[in-house]
Amino acid sequence: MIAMTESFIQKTLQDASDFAKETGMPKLVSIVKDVHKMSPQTFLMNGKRVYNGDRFLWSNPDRSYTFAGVGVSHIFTTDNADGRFQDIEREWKRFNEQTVVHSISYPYGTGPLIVGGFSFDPNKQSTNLWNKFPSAKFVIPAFLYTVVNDQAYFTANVMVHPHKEVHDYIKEVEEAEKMLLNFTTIPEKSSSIMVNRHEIEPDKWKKTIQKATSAIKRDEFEKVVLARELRVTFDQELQLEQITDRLMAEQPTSYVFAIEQGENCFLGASPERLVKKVKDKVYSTCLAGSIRRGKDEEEDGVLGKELLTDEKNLIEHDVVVHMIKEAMNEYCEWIESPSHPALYKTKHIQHLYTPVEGEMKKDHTLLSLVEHLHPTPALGGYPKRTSVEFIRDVERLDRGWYAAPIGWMDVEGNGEFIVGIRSGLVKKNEASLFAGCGIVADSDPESEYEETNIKFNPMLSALGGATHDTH
Ligand SMILES: C=C(O[C@H]1C=CC=C(C(=O)O)[C@@H]1O)C(=O)O
Ligand SMILES: [Mg+2]
Repeated sequence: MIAMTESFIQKTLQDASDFAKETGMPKLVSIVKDVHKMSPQTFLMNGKRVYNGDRFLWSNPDRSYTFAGVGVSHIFTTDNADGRFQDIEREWKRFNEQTVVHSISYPYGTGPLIVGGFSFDPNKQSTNLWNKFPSAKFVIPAFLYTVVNDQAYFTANVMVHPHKEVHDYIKEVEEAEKMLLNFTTIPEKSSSIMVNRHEIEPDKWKKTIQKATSAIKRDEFEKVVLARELRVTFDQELQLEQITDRLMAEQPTSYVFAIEQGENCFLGASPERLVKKVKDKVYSTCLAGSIRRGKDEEEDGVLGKELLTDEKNLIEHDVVVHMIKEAMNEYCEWIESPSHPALYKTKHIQHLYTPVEGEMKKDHTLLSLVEHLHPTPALGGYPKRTSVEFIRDVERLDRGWYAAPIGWMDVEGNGEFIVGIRSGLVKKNEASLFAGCGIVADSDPESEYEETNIKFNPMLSALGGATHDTH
Protein backbone atom coordinates (compact mmCIF):
# COMPACT_ATOMS: atom_id res chain seq x y z
CA MET A 1 0.00 0.00 0.00
CA ILE A 2 1.18 3.52 -0.57
CA ALA A 3 1.03 6.11 2.13
CA MET A 4 -1.01 8.89 0.64
CA THR A 5 -3.57 9.65 3.29
CA GLU A 6 -6.46 12.08 2.89
CA SER A 7 -4.74 14.53 5.24
CA PHE A 8 -1.49 14.33 3.25
CA ILE A 9 -3.39 14.97 0.01
CA GLN A 10 -5.21 17.88 1.65
CA LYS A 11 -1.96 19.42 2.90
CA THR A 12 -0.12 18.96 -0.42
CA LEU A 13 -2.98 20.62 -2.29
CA GLN A 14 -3.12 23.44 0.29
CA ASP A 15 0.64 24.13 -0.03
CA ALA A 16 0.32 24.14 -3.82
CA SER A 17 -2.67 26.46 -3.62
CA ASP A 18 -0.84 28.86 -1.28
CA PHE A 19 2.10 28.90 -3.68
CA ALA A 20 -0.21 29.51 -6.67
CA LYS A 21 -1.97 32.37 -4.89
CA GLU A 22 1.31 33.97 -3.89
CA THR A 23 3.07 33.71 -7.24
CA GLY A 24 0.19 33.54 -9.69
CA MET A 25 1.76 30.35 -11.09
CA PRO A 26 0.02 26.95 -11.16
CA LYS A 27 1.37 23.79 -9.50
CA LEU A 28 0.80 20.18 -10.53
CA VAL A 29 -0.13 17.88 -7.68
CA SER A 30 -0.25 14.23 -8.58
CA ILE A 31 -2.46 12.17 -6.30
CA VAL A 32 -1.80 8.42 -6.44
CA LYS A 33 -4.00 5.80 -4.78
CA ASP A 34 -4.09 2.00 -4.68
CA VAL A 35 -7.30 0.84 -6.29
CA HIS A 36 -9.09 -2.37 -7.25
CA LYS A 37 -8.13 -4.02 -10.54
CA MET A 38 -10.35 -3.57 -13.55
CA SER A 39 -10.02 -3.67 -17.32
CA PRO A 40 -8.23 -0.61 -18.75
CA GLN A 41 -10.91 -0.60 -21.46
CA THR A 42 -13.60 -0.13 -18.80
CA PHE A 43 -11.68 2.92 -17.55
CA LEU A 44 -11.54 4.31 -21.12
CA MET A 45 -15.22 3.58 -21.59
CA ASN A 46 -16.10 5.34 -18.33
CA GLY A 47 -14.09 8.34 -19.43
CA LYS A 48 -15.69 8.54 -22.84
CA ARG A 49 -18.58 10.86 -22.05
CA VAL A 50 -16.43 13.61 -20.53
CA TYR A 51 -13.03 12.98 -22.09
CA ASN A 52 -13.89 11.66 -25.56
CA GLY A 53 -11.08 12.73 -27.89
CA ASP A 54 -8.40 12.70 -25.18
CA ARG A 55 -7.84 9.08 -24.26
CA PHE A 56 -4.62 7.06 -24.21
CA LEU A 57 -3.51 3.51 -23.72
CA TRP A 58 -0.19 1.77 -23.34
CA SER A 59 0.62 -1.83 -22.55
CA ASN A 60 3.89 -3.81 -22.46
CA PRO A 61 4.10 -7.12 -24.32
CA ASP A 62 3.92 -9.20 -21.14
CA ARG A 63 1.17 -6.86 -19.85
CA SER A 64 3.30 -6.24 -16.72
CA TYR A 65 2.79 -2.53 -17.22
CA THR A 66 -0.40 -1.05 -18.60
CA PHE A 67 -1.96 2.35 -18.32
CA ALA A 68 -5.11 3.97 -19.58
CA GLY A 69 -5.34 7.74 -19.47
CA VAL A 70 -8.12 10.26 -19.97
CA GLY A 71 -8.24 14.05 -20.11
CA VAL A 72 -5.38 16.49 -20.37
CA SER A 73 -3.63 18.37 -17.55
CA HIS A 74 -0.96 19.90 -19.76
CA ILE A 75 0.15 19.77 -23.42
CA PHE A 76 3.69 19.88 -24.81
CA THR A 77 3.84 20.36 -28.56
CA THR A 78 6.01 21.90 -31.26
CA ASP A 79 6.14 22.31 -35.04
CA ASN A 80 9.84 22.93 -35.03
CA ALA A 81 11.08 20.25 -37.45
CA ASP A 82 14.75 20.38 -36.54
CA GLY A 83 14.50 20.97 -32.80
CA ARG A 84 11.38 18.97 -31.93
CA PHE A 85 13.07 16.48 -29.60
CA GLN A 86 14.94 19.25 -27.76
CA ASP A 87 11.79 21.42 -27.55
CA ILE A 88 9.82 18.66 -25.84
CA GLU A 89 12.79 17.82 -23.61
CA ARG A 90 13.27 21.45 -22.55
CA GLU A 91 9.58 22.14 -21.92
CA TRP A 92 9.10 18.94 -19.92
CA LYS A 93 12.22 19.73 -17.85
CA ARG A 94 11.08 23.28 -17.21
CA PHE A 95 7.59 22.14 -16.27
CA ASN A 96 9.06 19.51 -14.01
CA GLU A 97 11.27 22.02 -12.20
CA GLN A 98 8.78 24.87 -11.95
CA THR A 99 5.38 23.27 -11.74
CA VAL A 100 5.47 19.66 -10.54
CA VAL A 101 5.26 19.20 -6.76
CA HIS A 102 8.04 16.80 -5.81
CA SER A 103 7.28 16.06 -2.17
CA ILE A 104 5.69 12.77 -3.17
CA SER A 105 7.38 9.61 -4.35
CA TYR A 106 5.48 7.71 -7.00
CA PRO A 107 5.44 4.01 -7.77
CA TYR A 108 7.01 3.31 -11.20
CA GLY A 109 4.77 4.34 -14.06
CA THR A 110 2.32 6.39 -11.99
CA GLY A 111 2.20 10.05 -10.98
CA PRO A 112 3.00 12.83 -13.42
CA LEU A 113 4.01 11.38 -16.76
CA ILE A 114 3.80 12.40 -20.37
CA VAL A 115 2.52 10.24 -23.21
CA GLY A 116 2.63 11.00 -26.92
CA GLY A 117 4.90 10.82 -29.90
CA PHE A 118 6.53 12.28 -32.96
CA SER A 119 5.78 12.14 -36.65
CA PHE A 120 8.01 9.98 -38.84
CA ASP A 121 9.40 12.79 -40.98
CA PRO A 122 8.59 16.42 -40.11
CA ASN A 123 9.95 17.51 -43.50
CA LYS A 124 7.49 15.50 -45.57
CA GLN A 125 4.52 17.45 -46.92
CA SER A 126 1.68 16.40 -44.64
CA THR A 127 -1.87 15.71 -45.80
CA ASN A 128 -5.25 16.16 -44.19
CA LEU A 129 -5.20 12.57 -42.96
CA TRP A 130 -2.84 13.37 -40.07
CA ASN A 131 -3.93 16.94 -39.34
CA LYS A 132 -4.56 16.14 -35.65
CA PHE A 133 -1.04 14.77 -35.18
CA PRO A 134 1.67 17.44 -35.24
CA SER A 135 5.38 16.67 -35.55
CA ALA A 136 5.62 16.29 -31.78
CA LYS A 137 2.93 16.16 -29.14
CA PHE A 138 2.84 14.93 -25.55
CA VAL A 139 0.29 15.34 -22.80
CA ILE A 140 0.04 14.77 -19.07
CA PRO A 141 -3.24 12.85 -18.85
CA ALA A 142 -5.58 14.26 -16.19
CA PHE A 143 -6.41 10.79 -14.85
CA LEU A 144 -4.59 7.50 -15.16
CA TYR A 145 -5.40 3.95 -14.32
CA THR A 146 -2.13 2.02 -14.11
CA VAL A 147 -1.36 -1.63 -13.50
CA VAL A 148 2.21 -2.40 -12.51
CA ASN A 149 2.97 -6.05 -11.82
CA ASP A 150 -0.64 -6.77 -10.89
CA GLN A 151 -1.02 -3.80 -8.54
CA ALA A 152 -3.51 -1.17 -9.74
CA TYR A 153 -3.22 2.57 -9.12
CA PHE A 154 -5.33 5.61 -9.82
CA THR A 155 -3.49 8.87 -10.53
CA ALA A 156 -5.14 12.28 -10.62
CA ASN A 157 -2.89 14.97 -12.09
CA VAL A 158 -4.36 18.13 -10.61
CA MET A 159 -3.27 21.52 -11.92
CA VAL A 160 -3.72 23.83 -8.94
CA HIS A 161 -4.51 27.39 -10.03
CA PRO A 162 -4.74 30.54 -7.89
CA HIS A 163 -8.44 31.18 -8.43
CA LYS A 164 -9.84 27.89 -7.14
CA GLU A 165 -10.17 26.45 -3.65
CA VAL A 166 -8.67 23.21 -2.39
CA HIS A 167 -12.03 21.65 -1.44
CA ASP A 168 -13.20 22.14 -5.05
CA TYR A 169 -10.24 20.14 -6.34
CA ILE A 170 -10.85 17.41 -3.79
CA LYS A 171 -14.50 17.19 -4.80
CA GLU A 172 -13.60 17.03 -8.50
CA VAL A 173 -11.08 14.24 -7.97
CA GLU A 174 -13.56 12.27 -5.86
CA GLU A 175 -16.22 12.58 -8.52
CA ALA A 176 -13.84 11.63 -11.33
CA GLU A 177 -12.56 8.67 -9.34
CA LYS A 178 -16.08 7.41 -8.73
CA MET A 179 -17.02 7.75 -12.38
CA LEU A 180 -13.79 6.37 -13.89
CA LEU A 181 -13.32 3.42 -11.55
CA ASN A 182 -16.87 2.12 -11.88
CA PHE A 183 -15.92 -1.46 -12.71
CA THR A 184 -19.51 -2.52 -13.33
CA THR A 185 -19.50 -0.81 -16.73
CA ILE A 186 -19.38 -3.42 -19.45
CA PRO A 187 -17.64 -2.24 -22.61
CA GLU A 188 -19.83 -2.76 -25.67
CA LYS A 189 -18.99 -5.89 -27.61
CA SER A 190 -20.65 -5.21 -30.93
CA SER A 191 -18.66 -6.47 -33.87
CA SER A 192 -18.22 -4.25 -36.86
CA ILE A 193 -18.50 -5.60 -40.37
CA MET A 194 -16.08 -4.52 -43.06
CA VAL A 195 -17.96 -3.02 -45.99
CA ASN A 196 -15.08 -1.77 -48.10
CA ARG A 197 -11.41 -2.51 -48.55
CA HIS A 198 -9.26 -0.26 -50.68
CA GLU A 199 -5.56 -0.83 -51.29
CA ILE A 200 -3.86 2.40 -52.17
CA GLU A 201 -1.97 1.99 -55.46
CA PRO A 202 -0.44 -1.46 -54.89
CA ASP A 203 1.09 -1.60 -58.37
CA LYS A 204 2.74 1.76 -58.04
CA TRP A 205 4.07 0.62 -54.66
CA LYS A 206 5.65 -2.45 -56.30
CA LYS A 207 7.28 -0.15 -58.85
CA THR A 208 8.83 1.91 -56.05
CA ILE A 209 10.36 -1.31 -54.73
CA GLN A 210 12.07 -1.78 -58.10
CA LYS A 211 13.22 1.82 -57.99
CA ALA A 212 14.71 1.17 -54.56
CA THR A 213 16.52 -2.03 -55.54
CA SER A 214 18.00 -0.25 -58.59
CA ALA A 215 19.20 2.64 -56.42
CA ILE A 216 20.70 0.16 -53.94
CA LYS A 217 22.49 -1.65 -56.79
CA ARG A 218 23.87 1.74 -57.88
CA ASP A 219 25.20 2.09 -54.30
CA GLU A 220 23.06 5.13 -53.52
CA PHE A 221 22.19 3.58 -50.17
CA GLU A 222 22.16 0.11 -48.57
CA LYS A 223 18.59 -0.28 -47.42
CA VAL A 224 15.27 1.57 -47.42
CA VAL A 225 11.89 0.81 -45.86
CA LEU A 226 8.88 1.46 -48.09
CA ALA A 227 5.35 1.48 -46.76
CA ARG A 228 1.85 1.48 -48.17
CA GLU A 229 -1.69 2.09 -46.99
CA LEU A 230 -4.82 -0.04 -46.86
CA ARG A 231 -8.06 1.85 -46.27
CA VAL A 232 -10.93 -0.09 -44.73
CA THR A 233 -14.50 0.97 -44.04
CA PHE A 234 -16.92 -0.62 -41.56
CA ASP A 235 -20.69 -0.59 -41.09
CA GLN A 236 -20.41 1.28 -37.79
CA GLU A 237 -18.13 3.57 -35.81
CA LEU A 238 -14.96 1.90 -34.59
CA GLN A 239 -14.38 1.98 -30.84
CA LEU A 240 -10.91 2.29 -29.37
CA GLU A 241 -11.91 0.25 -26.29
CA GLN A 242 -12.94 -2.68 -28.44
CA ILE A 243 -9.96 -2.55 -30.78
CA THR A 244 -7.37 -2.29 -27.99
CA ASP A 245 -9.13 -5.02 -26.01
CA ARG A 246 -8.77 -7.37 -28.98
CA LEU A 247 -5.19 -6.27 -29.70
CA MET A 248 -4.19 -6.96 -26.08
CA ALA A 249 -5.75 -10.41 -26.20
CA GLU A 250 -4.59 -11.39 -29.69
CA GLN A 251 -1.06 -9.96 -29.64
CA PRO A 252 0.51 -11.13 -26.38
CA THR A 253 4.06 -10.50 -27.63
CA SER A 254 3.42 -6.93 -28.79
CA TYR A 255 3.03 -3.55 -27.16
CA VAL A 256 -0.45 -2.11 -27.53
CA PHE A 257 -0.87 1.64 -27.80
CA ALA A 258 -3.63 4.12 -28.57
CA ILE A 259 -3.49 7.89 -28.85
CA GLU A 260 -6.81 9.60 -29.39
CA GLN A 261 -6.87 13.12 -30.81
CA GLY A 262 -10.42 14.35 -31.23
CA GLU A 263 -12.22 12.10 -33.71
CA ASN A 264 -8.95 10.44 -34.75
CA CYS A 265 -7.18 7.64 -32.98
CA PHE A 266 -3.75 6.24 -33.82
CA LEU A 267 -3.39 2.75 -32.43
CA GLY A 268 -1.69 -0.56 -32.98
CA ALA A 269 0.16 -3.59 -31.68
CA SER A 270 3.84 -2.98 -32.26
CA PRO A 271 6.37 -5.69 -31.48
CA GLU A 272 9.27 -3.25 -31.74
CA ARG A 273 10.83 -1.31 -28.89
CA LEU A 274 12.90 1.69 -29.91
CA VAL A 275 14.40 2.37 -26.48
CA LYS A 276 13.52 1.93 -22.84
CA LYS A 277 15.34 3.71 -20.00
CA VAL A 278 15.33 2.59 -16.37
CA LYS A 279 17.72 4.73 -14.29
CA ASP A 280 21.00 4.64 -16.23
CA LYS A 281 20.27 1.42 -18.15
CA VAL A 282 18.94 1.61 -21.71
CA TYR A 283 17.47 -1.17 -23.81
CA SER A 284 16.93 -1.16 -27.54
CA THR A 285 15.75 -3.77 -30.01
CA CYS A 286 16.71 -4.66 -33.55
CA LEU A 287 13.67 -6.22 -35.19
CA ALA A 288 13.86 -6.67 -38.95
CA GLY A 289 13.59 -9.58 -41.37
CA SER A 290 10.32 -11.47 -41.56
CA ILE A 291 8.60 -14.70 -42.48
CA ARG A 292 5.02 -15.93 -42.03
CA ARG A 293 3.88 -18.26 -39.22
CA GLY A 294 3.36 -21.92 -40.08
CA LYS A 295 -0.04 -23.63 -40.00
CA ASP A 296 1.25 -26.04 -37.34
CA GLU A 297 4.24 -26.25 -35.01
CA GLU A 298 6.31 -28.27 -37.43
CA GLU A 299 5.88 -25.92 -40.38
CA ASP A 300 6.39 -22.95 -38.06
CA GLY A 301 9.73 -24.37 -36.95
CA VAL A 302 10.84 -25.01 -40.52
CA LEU A 303 9.94 -21.45 -41.50
CA GLY A 304 11.76 -20.06 -38.45
CA LYS A 305 14.92 -21.99 -39.38
CA GLU A 306 14.62 -20.75 -42.95
CA LEU A 307 14.43 -17.15 -41.71
CA LEU A 308 17.49 -17.57 -39.48
CA THR A 309 19.61 -18.57 -42.49
CA ASP A 310 18.02 -16.55 -45.29
CA GLU A 311 20.60 -14.21 -46.76
CA LYS A 312 18.24 -11.42 -47.86
CA ASN A 313 16.59 -11.29 -44.42
CA LEU A 314 19.94 -11.50 -42.61
CA ILE A 315 21.17 -8.48 -44.57
CA GLU A 316 17.95 -6.59 -43.72
CA HIS A 317 18.55 -7.41 -40.08
CA ASP A 318 22.31 -6.84 -39.94
CA VAL A 319 21.98 -3.29 -41.28
CA VAL A 320 19.71 -2.52 -38.31
CA VAL A 321 22.02 -4.20 -35.77
CA HIS A 322 25.03 -2.34 -37.12
CA MET A 323 23.34 1.07 -36.91
CA ILE A 324 21.69 0.58 -33.50
CA LYS A 325 24.88 -0.76 -31.93
CA GLU A 326 26.87 2.15 -33.31
CA ALA A 327 24.31 4.71 -32.06
CA MET A 328 24.01 3.06 -28.63
CA ASN A 329 27.77 2.78 -28.32
CA GLU A 330 28.15 6.49 -28.84
CA TYR A 331 25.66 7.31 -26.07
CA CYS A 332 26.65 4.55 -23.63
CA GLU A 333 29.54 3.67 -21.32
CA TRP A 334 29.24 0.08 -22.54
CA ILE A 335 26.82 -1.97 -24.60
CA GLU A 336 25.99 -5.65 -24.74
CA SER A 337 24.30 -7.62 -27.48
CA PRO A 338 24.17 -11.25 -28.65
CA SER A 339 26.19 -11.99 -31.78
CA HIS A 340 23.37 -13.84 -33.59
CA PRO A 341 19.70 -12.99 -34.00
CA ALA A 342 16.96 -15.05 -32.39
CA LEU A 343 13.35 -15.44 -33.56
CA TYR A 344 10.59 -13.15 -32.31
CA LYS A 345 7.15 -14.56 -32.97
CA THR A 346 3.86 -12.71 -32.99
CA LYS A 347 0.46 -14.17 -33.88
CA HIS A 348 0.81 -13.48 -37.60
CA ILE A 349 4.52 -13.18 -38.33
CA GLN A 350 8.02 -14.08 -37.11
CA HIS A 351 11.00 -11.73 -37.12
CA LEU A 352 14.75 -11.76 -36.62
CA TYR A 353 15.46 -10.21 -33.23
CA THR A 354 18.60 -8.86 -31.56
CA PRO A 355 18.36 -6.96 -28.26
CA VAL A 356 20.98 -4.32 -27.39
CA GLU A 357 21.44 -2.92 -23.89
CA GLY A 358 23.84 -0.52 -22.28
CA GLU A 359 24.59 1.99 -19.57
CA MET A 360 23.87 5.51 -20.73
CA LYS A 361 26.51 8.21 -20.37
CA LYS A 362 25.58 10.90 -17.84
CA ASP A 363 25.11 13.73 -20.34
CA HIS A 364 22.45 11.92 -22.39
CA THR A 365 18.72 11.48 -21.91
CA LEU A 366 15.99 9.17 -23.13
CA LEU A 367 14.76 11.71 -25.68
CA SER A 368 18.25 12.47 -26.96
CA LEU A 369 18.69 8.74 -27.62
CA VAL A 370 15.26 8.55 -29.28
CA GLU A 371 16.37 11.33 -31.61
CA HIS A 372 19.72 9.67 -32.26
CA LEU A 373 18.11 6.34 -33.13
CA HIS A 374 15.09 7.51 -35.13
CA PRO A 375 14.52 6.27 -37.72
CA THR A 376 16.47 3.05 -37.40
CA PRO A 377 17.00 1.10 -40.64
CA ALA A 378 14.01 -1.08 -39.62
CA LEU A 379 11.77 1.90 -40.43
CA GLY A 380 13.88 4.33 -42.48
CA GLY A 381 16.97 2.83 -44.04
CA TYR A 382 20.74 3.14 -44.19
CA PRO A 383 22.42 5.57 -44.38
CA LYS A 384 19.76 7.53 -42.51
CA ARG A 385 19.75 10.79 -44.47
CA THR A 386 19.74 9.39 -48.02
CA SER A 387 17.16 6.72 -47.25
CA VAL A 388 14.78 9.18 -45.55
CA GLU A 389 15.13 11.52 -48.53
CA PHE A 390 14.35 8.62 -50.87
CA ILE A 391 11.21 7.81 -48.84
CA ARG A 392 10.19 11.48 -48.90
CA ASP A 393 10.53 11.53 -52.70
CA VAL A 394 9.07 8.22 -53.83
CA GLU A 395 6.71 6.95 -51.15
CA ARG A 396 3.12 7.78 -52.08
CA LEU A 397 1.99 8.00 -48.51
CA ASP A 398 1.74 10.44 -45.64
CA ARG A 399 3.23 8.31 -42.85
CA GLY A 400 2.22 10.74 -40.13
CA TRP A 401 3.02 8.99 -36.85
CA TYR A 402 3.28 5.54 -38.45
CA ALA A 403 6.77 4.01 -37.85
CA ALA A 404 7.64 6.91 -35.57
CA PRO A 405 8.57 7.02 -31.87
CA ILE A 406 5.53 6.66 -29.59
CA GLY A 407 6.02 6.52 -25.86
CA TRP A 408 5.89 7.83 -22.34
CA MET A 409 8.27 9.37 -19.84
CA ASP A 410 8.19 10.12 -16.11
CA VAL A 411 9.59 12.98 -14.01
CA GLU A 412 12.91 11.17 -13.53
CA GLY A 413 13.42 10.83 -17.29
CA ASN A 414 12.64 7.10 -17.27
CA GLY A 415 10.23 5.71 -19.82
CA GLU A 416 9.90 3.80 -23.03
CA PHE A 417 9.48 4.42 -26.75
CA ILE A 418 8.34 1.98 -29.38
CA VAL A 419 7.93 2.43 -33.12
CA GLY A 420 4.33 2.85 -34.24
CA ILE A 421 4.05 -0.10 -36.65
CA ARG A 422 1.27 -2.74 -37.14
CA SER A 423 -0.89 0.27 -36.67
CA GLY A 424 -3.69 2.31 -38.10
CA LEU A 425 -5.35 5.67 -37.94
CA VAL A 426 -9.00 5.27 -37.09
CA LYS A 427 -11.66 7.88 -37.75
CA LYS A 428 -15.34 7.13 -37.21
CA ASN A 429 -16.05 4.02 -39.30
CA GLU A 430 -12.87 4.21 -41.38
CA ALA A 431 -9.30 3.14 -40.78
CA SER A 432 -6.06 3.71 -42.66
CA LEU A 433 -3.69 0.85 -41.98
CA PHE A 434 0.03 1.03 -42.69
CA ALA A 435 2.68 -1.57 -43.40
CA GLY A 436 6.19 -1.36 -44.72
CA CYS A 437 9.11 -3.59 -45.66
CA GLY A 438 12.86 -3.34 -45.50
CA ILE A 439 14.20 -3.29 -49.05
CA VAL A 440 17.71 -4.50 -49.86
CA ALA A 441 19.38 -5.27 -53.22
CA ASP A 442 17.74 -8.72 -53.55
CA SER A 443 14.19 -7.76 -52.57
CA ASP A 444 11.43 -8.98 -54.85
CA PRO A 445 8.36 -6.70 -55.20
CA GLU A 446 5.86 -9.60 -55.10
CA SER A 447 7.22 -11.15 -51.91
CA GLU A 448 7.50 -7.74 -50.25
CA TYR A 449 3.89 -7.08 -51.22
CA GLU A 450 2.95 -10.40 -49.58
CA GLU A 451 4.93 -9.37 -46.46
CA THR A 452 2.90 -6.17 -46.14
CA ASN A 453 -0.31 -8.21 -46.40
CA ILE A 454 0.79 -10.25 -43.40
CA LYS A 455 1.71 -7.09 -41.52
CA PHE A 456 -1.81 -5.69 -41.98
CA ASN A 457 -3.29 -8.74 -40.25
CA PRO A 458 -2.95 -7.71 -36.57
CA MET A 459 -5.00 -4.56 -37.19
CA LEU A 460 -7.45 -6.24 -39.58
CA SER A 461 -8.12 -8.96 -37.08
CA ALA A 462 -8.66 -6.52 -34.20
CA LEU A 463 -10.97 -4.37 -36.31
CA GLY A 464 -13.06 -7.36 -37.23
CA GLY A 465 -12.13 -7.44 -40.89
CA ALA A 466 -11.08 -10.56 -42.79
CA THR A 467 -7.38 -11.26 -42.48
CA HIS A 468 -5.14 -12.25 -45.33
CA ASP A 469 -4.60 -15.99 -45.43
CA THR A 470 -0.92 -16.76 -45.78
CA HIS A 471 -0.98 -20.56 -45.76
C1 LIG B 1 8.08 -1.45 -41.22
C2 LIG B 1 7.47 -2.48 -40.66
O1 LIG B 1 8.17 -3.54 -40.12
C3 LIG B 1 9.56 -3.47 -39.84
C4 LIG B 1 9.79 -4.23 -38.60
C5 LIG B 1 10.07 -5.56 -38.61
C6 LIG B 1 10.35 -6.22 -39.83
C7 LIG B 1 10.46 -5.52 -40.98
C8 LIG B 1 10.79 -6.20 -42.25
O2 LIG B 1 11.11 -7.42 -42.23
O3 LIG B 1 10.73 -5.62 -43.33
C9 LIG B 1 10.35 -4.03 -41.02
O4 LIG B 1 11.64 -3.51 -41.02
C10 LIG B 1 6.00 -2.58 -40.59
O5 LIG B 1 5.49 -3.51 -39.98
O6 LIG B 1 5.31 -1.69 -41.13
MG1 LIG C 1 11.27 -7.60 -44.45
